[in-house]
Amino acid sequence: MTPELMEQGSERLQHFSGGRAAGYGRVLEPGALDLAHGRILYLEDVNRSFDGFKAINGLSLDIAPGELRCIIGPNGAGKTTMMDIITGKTRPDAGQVFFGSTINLLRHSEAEIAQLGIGRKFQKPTVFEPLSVFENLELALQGSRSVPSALWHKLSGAQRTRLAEVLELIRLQDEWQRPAGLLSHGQKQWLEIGMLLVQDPKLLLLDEPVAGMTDQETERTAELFLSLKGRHSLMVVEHDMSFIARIAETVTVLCDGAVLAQGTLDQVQADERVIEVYLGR
Ligand SMILES: Nc1ncnc2c1ncn2[C@@H]1O[C@H](COP(=O)(O)OP(=O)(O)OP(=O)(O)O)[C@@H](O)[C@H]1O
Repeated sequence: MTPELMEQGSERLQHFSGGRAAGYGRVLEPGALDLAHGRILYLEDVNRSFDGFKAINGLSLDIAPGELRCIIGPNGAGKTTMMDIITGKTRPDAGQVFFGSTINLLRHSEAEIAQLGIGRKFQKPTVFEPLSVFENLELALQGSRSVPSALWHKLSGAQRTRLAEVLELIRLQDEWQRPAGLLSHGQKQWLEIGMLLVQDPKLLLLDEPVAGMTDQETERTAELFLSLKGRHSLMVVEHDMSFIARIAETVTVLCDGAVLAQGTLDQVQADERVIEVYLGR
């Protein structure tokens, strides 16, 4: 990394973390995330082909700690493939993918990447429908796949506090005893986000989180995401432009597997190339 990039990163870190300056000389705990360069996620010149078709084609992108980044782009632009690469589900043919400045994600398995603090929410909610809201959160907290063992496990005071905090954040505190199967579509989506939040991920990847939601649920989701940024970094892929307008700071437009444009929503909406390929005339 060049001195200019380090300086730029330090400024971004201060911006997104409310004034905390980067310290180049400090000692990191083993396994801790190094954010001194102001980047929690860093992709450089990433490529991935499927049967000769370049789904990701020279993709470079970075996200600052605490940032809420919106990703838009036409169908087939490579948004899902990019998330698959970040989370270790798909391996790139070439390029670099770093979490902080020292963790090379390409050396880690999908399970390890989740453990490192990258949580992903797929479009379709996958909550355990017969279990209550609370039990779903409890399961996620234990990180257990075995329902009986997780439910018999006694929660610590700190764990109970975290569950209560998350229930309030996702606005399901009055529904905690309800079977998840009886929740509305929007509430199921929030529960699934809550199941990620109990593990306190550093980076959250959210794929079309408001698809199928009512206007009121969409607004509540915008409030939720705005309240999460700062403590977490978020990467949100969405086609709903009014939702993007509600939450956006920086918007990245992907097309043909690479970044076509990046800037404020106004900037990208005024970009002729973006209008051509995505927003329409
Ligand atoms: N496993 C795969 N095998 C073959 N082609 C694939 C595979 N995964 C993705 N592709 C192709 O790569 C391109 C990018 O797909 P991707 O799903 O990443 O786009 P996207 O931007 O997420 O689109 P959408 O907005 O429709 O979800 C598409 O042309 C898709 O058909």
